[in-house]
Parts: sequence; structure tokens; C-alpha cells
Amino acid sequence: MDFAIEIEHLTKVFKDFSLNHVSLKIPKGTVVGIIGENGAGKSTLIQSILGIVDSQYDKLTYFGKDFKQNEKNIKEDLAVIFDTTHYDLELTPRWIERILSRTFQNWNHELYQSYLQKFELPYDKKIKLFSRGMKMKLEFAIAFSHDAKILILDEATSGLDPIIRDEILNLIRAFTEDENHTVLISSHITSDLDKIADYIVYLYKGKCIFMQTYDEMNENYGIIHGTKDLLNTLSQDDIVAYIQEPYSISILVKNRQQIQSVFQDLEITRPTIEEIMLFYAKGVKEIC
Ligand SMILES: Nc1ncnc2c1ncn2[C@@H]1O[C@H](COP(=O)(O)OP(=O)(O)OP(=O)(O)O)[C@@H](O)[C@H]1O
Repeated sequence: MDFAIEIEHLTKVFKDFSLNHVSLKIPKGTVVGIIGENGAGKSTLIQSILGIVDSQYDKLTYFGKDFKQNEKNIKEDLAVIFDTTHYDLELTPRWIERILSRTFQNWNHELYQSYLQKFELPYDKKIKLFSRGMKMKLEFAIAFSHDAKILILDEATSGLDPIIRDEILNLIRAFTEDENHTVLISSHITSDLDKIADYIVYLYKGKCIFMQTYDEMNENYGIIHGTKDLLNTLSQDDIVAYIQEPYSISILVKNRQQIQSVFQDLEITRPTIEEIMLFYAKGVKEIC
């Protein structure tokens, strides 16, 4: 398998927080969603792999090339969108183009114009007068106009209304129709990831708890509402975590179909990404 990004043992230590030995292989041509509660380290991870914050690692490569040795070339292939625009709000899309056409070798004026038209964005209006949705669409117009191979989004869809979010998810989907394109996206809105992610990376308190394919998660995890007896009957290896409710115990299991074949009358539901996250974060059971 070809990897767009490979990270080995990436560590970043702040006074009250550390990102601990995160290792990830992001397959080329996929959408990888990073989830985790507030302060889990999602932005720190993204900023570290972009060199915005200094971090230690054994390996950080993009398309097999070492990041530090090839930073300038690698950045040509990256488009990064944060939750707020980083451009001077006094600039217009025209001025932004003047700057970026000198920054990116592959800047495509016609493509930029076509995206501005598609998103109904004025060329000569200062972006301070743009709505949040318009600013976000401008970021996408820019990202798609310099032939980026990797799109990195850090909470870029938060604060947008469902209609614009849906448009943006469609844009991301269209971007990944090209198998050379890869997307890494951190989001609180796990239902967005349900729609587009091929893989989910779960960060918890600075550690990577898992990276799994979305399909694997969908097929394997299950939630059972039962009693303590049931909890004791199930194999400990199948239990991810459980949460004591007032009158029952909710159990997250990782071999739903296997358990169902043994306990045929047992009701096992398929959890959402958010529920899986909740069990790992709040449930009882040693993790890692
Ligand atoms: N420059 C910094 N100096 C000190 N601590 C920092 C710095 N940047 C981030 N942190 C700390 O690192 C931890 C992880 O923050 P980070 O923003 O990476 O989490 P996150 O998962 O992106 O959170 P959120 O979902 O709330 O955006 C937090 O405890 C934060 O206070």
C-alpha cells in the first residue's frame, strides 16, 4: 500500500499536555478522520506534521519524502484549512490570488476563477465582509486551485450550517475521486465523518487509541444493554468498555457478529462513531 503520510513516534510536550509517540500511516487516496474530545491533541498533531509547532519524531514523510529535508516541495502539495481563515481580512480574493500565484508553482488562474464563480464569491470584495461560510468556501477554492495532493482540515466544518457543511463534504468527496488525493480531517462533528471517512483515528489524552477502517468499525462494534451477569458471561477479550446506567449496564463489544452468532436472542445495536468515542472515554476498562 502507498502512504501519503507516515508518522512514527511523534511526540510533543507542552507544560500540561503531551502528545505521546503517535504513529500513523495515512494511505494514499483515502479520507482519514481524526476524532477525540476537546484537548485530545488533534490540532497539536496536525500542527506538528505541518511543522507549525516543533515536535520530535522518528519519521515524518509525505509520499515517502522526509518532511524536514523536502519541506518546501512537500508544502506545494498540501492544502491546509483551519477553522478560521488565516488571510488578512483586508484582502480580496484578487489580492489573495496575486500572493498565492507567486507562492505555488502550480497555481491555476482559470480553476480559481471557476471555483469563485461556482461558490458565488466576489473577486473584489474584502474578505472581512464575507460570511463564515463564504470564507470557508474561499479556502476550498484556494485549496483546489494549486493542484494540492493532500488536503488537511482542522475543524474546518465546525460552526457552519448543515447546508454548507453538506456542500463542503461533497467537495471533499469529489476531491478524493482522484485516487492520488488524500484527506486528513479532524472534526468534532462525527456525523460528518460518517459520511466521508475511510479510516478513523481516535486520539485520547495525547495517545492514539486506534486507527481503523470505517467499515471495520461498522461491522465489528456493537452495544449491548444488559446486566452484570451478562457482563460476566461475555469474554473479556470482546469487551471494549462498559458504562453503568441507573438500571442496566451498556457494554461496547468489538466482535458483534461473532457474539450474535453465539447469543442469537441478544439485541446488539450498531454504534455511531460518537458512541464508540464515548465508551472509550467514559467507559470502564483499561485501554491501550
Ligand atoms: N502552545 C501551547 N502551549 C501549551 N499548551 C498547549 C499549546 N497548544 C496546545 N496546548 C495544549 O495541548 C492540549 C491539546 O490541545 P489541542 O488543541 O491539540 O487539542 P484538540 O484535540 O485539537 O482540542 P479541540 O478539539 O478543543 O480543538 C491542550 O491541553 C492544550 O491546552
